[in-house]
Amino acid sequence: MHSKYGLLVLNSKNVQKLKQLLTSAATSLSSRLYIRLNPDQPRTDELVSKIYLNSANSCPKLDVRLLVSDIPGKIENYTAIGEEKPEKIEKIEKKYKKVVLGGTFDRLHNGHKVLLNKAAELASDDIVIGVTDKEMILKKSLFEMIEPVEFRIKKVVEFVEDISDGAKCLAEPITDPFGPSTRIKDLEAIVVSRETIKGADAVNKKRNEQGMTQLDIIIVELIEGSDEILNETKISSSSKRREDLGVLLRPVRRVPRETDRPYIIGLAGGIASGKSHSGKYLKEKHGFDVIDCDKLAHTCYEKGSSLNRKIGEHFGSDILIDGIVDRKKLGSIVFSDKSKLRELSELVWPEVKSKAAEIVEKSTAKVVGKIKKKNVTVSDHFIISNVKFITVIEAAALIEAGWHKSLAETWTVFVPAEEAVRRVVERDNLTKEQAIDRMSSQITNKERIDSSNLVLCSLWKYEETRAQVDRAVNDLMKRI
Ligand SMILES: CC(C)(COP(=O)(O)OP(=O)(O)OC[C@H]1O[C@@H](n2cnc3c(N)ncnc32)[C@H](O)[C@@H]1O)[C@@H](O)C(=O)NCCC(=O)NCCS
Ligand SMILES: Nc1ncnc2c1ncn2[C@@H]1O[C@H](COP(=O)(O)OP(=O)(O)OP(=O)(O)O)[C@@H](O)[C@H]1O
Repeated sequence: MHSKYGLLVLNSKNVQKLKQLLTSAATSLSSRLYIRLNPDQPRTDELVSKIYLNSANSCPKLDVRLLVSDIPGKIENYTAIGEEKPEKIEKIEKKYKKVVLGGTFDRLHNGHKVLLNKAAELASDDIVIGVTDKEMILKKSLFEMIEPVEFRIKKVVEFVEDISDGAKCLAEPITDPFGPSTRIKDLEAIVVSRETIKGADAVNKKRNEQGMTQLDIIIVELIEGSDEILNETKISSSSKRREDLGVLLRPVRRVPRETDRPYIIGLAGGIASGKSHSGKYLKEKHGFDVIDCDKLAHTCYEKGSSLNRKIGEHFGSDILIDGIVDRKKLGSIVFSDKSKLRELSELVWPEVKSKAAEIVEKSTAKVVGKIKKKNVTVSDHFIISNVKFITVIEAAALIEAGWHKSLAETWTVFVPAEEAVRRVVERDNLTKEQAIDRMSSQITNKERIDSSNLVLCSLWKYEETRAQVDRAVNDLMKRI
């Protein structure tokens, strides 16, 4: 049985076996490993870096926390990792009262922890932290997946106060590179890594201009990591976000479903995001039923359909040629006016939705028929010859239309807006301005992602998109 928490006490002897001890922690713990140094083991910067680097490799799933203080009293049940027992330690002499640092701290990782550990080691009273938000995060890769700022602040404060011995952690959102560092006069030092020294210099320059004291600049080394796709050589939040593609990010909804109904997944995505590619792959490789709502919408415009009539009534009869909607003319009206697009959507979505429901009904009836013929029982998740019956509703505007609210789960495919514009220009022969117009008539990637359970990104090679889909399907099969 795994215990949640563990404690590893390091001294000058067992520190040689650090990797082995961390590997053993990985097999016996499920959540968090506290590490505490005994008095005969000095706390050097090299050791702190080594602990976090080795943890990232040997026990990547554990939240490793090197303590500056003694073991947090609030946690009672630890599993001891290794043989060493904690010996009494003297309180560390703190060099400063107030220390500042900044960062985005998305998916708090071991590189961040080195920086936070340093601040906790140096400050006796306040550890002031600026956590980037809004325009500060927009240029980061996969920024749409960055955790909400309130969540990042909560995580950072919880971590710092857990490892420190009494210092307060005061964190706030920042929308420029200075934040509280140029507002609070009696700060004494700033902690940065090798890559953010320039930021600390800029802080000191501004403090100087404002007649404030200069901050000591404390530098920590970067913790290495490797990500060939993003070309990263350090542990980074961008890589963590990339690793989260194809992984369930939010719990799925419990939708009441009869045993002979398929499990339905919504597949959303903006223009040229790679939806159809992923839909096709889900169908061909994984055998899912995929309903392409874009194609369905086209069939709603067939001669004699009720949609032609409704659009004619709403937008005026000169939008019709021989009773059929002139889609080019309609496009020129709705793509330059968001409220007109919304009005059109209100007419089209119910039609598409009922056609999609009809298809689900028909294919369900077909599968049930097959099952009955073979005299096989219908199992909980509608498994036919070991294939789970899953239907994907692929629709660009799935979330705008609110359909995701009635589905068990929604997946979103996205590419950064600039790449989508580039693809539309290339594929649809539109000008850049027209492509931007089409894009801005839809909700943003961020809005879509915030309403989804799982995210796919088609920015890199096709194999990479497919690997994300495979990961998503593997987990789905275990989950349902
Ligand atoms: C503008 C800032 C705050 C933006 O932070 P950034 O987006 O880079 O944050 P991120 O979450 O990626 O990293 C936070 C900090 O951890 C460091 N870090 C990130 N990865 C690693 C790693 N693998 N190893 C060691 N340190 C790491 C970063 O260098 C940074 O110092 C920052 O880069 C900066 O310039 N800092 C110096 C000035 C400052 O602190 N300003 C705000 C004061 S309130
Ligand atoms: N790695 C990739 N994965 C998926 N599509 C990619 C990738 N790289 C480039 N593309 C291209 O992106 C374009 C859009 O893909 P696709 O047609 O699947 O998107 P879509 O979201 O269905 O678009 P729309 O809704 O606008 O029809 C295609 O031209 C496709 O070739």
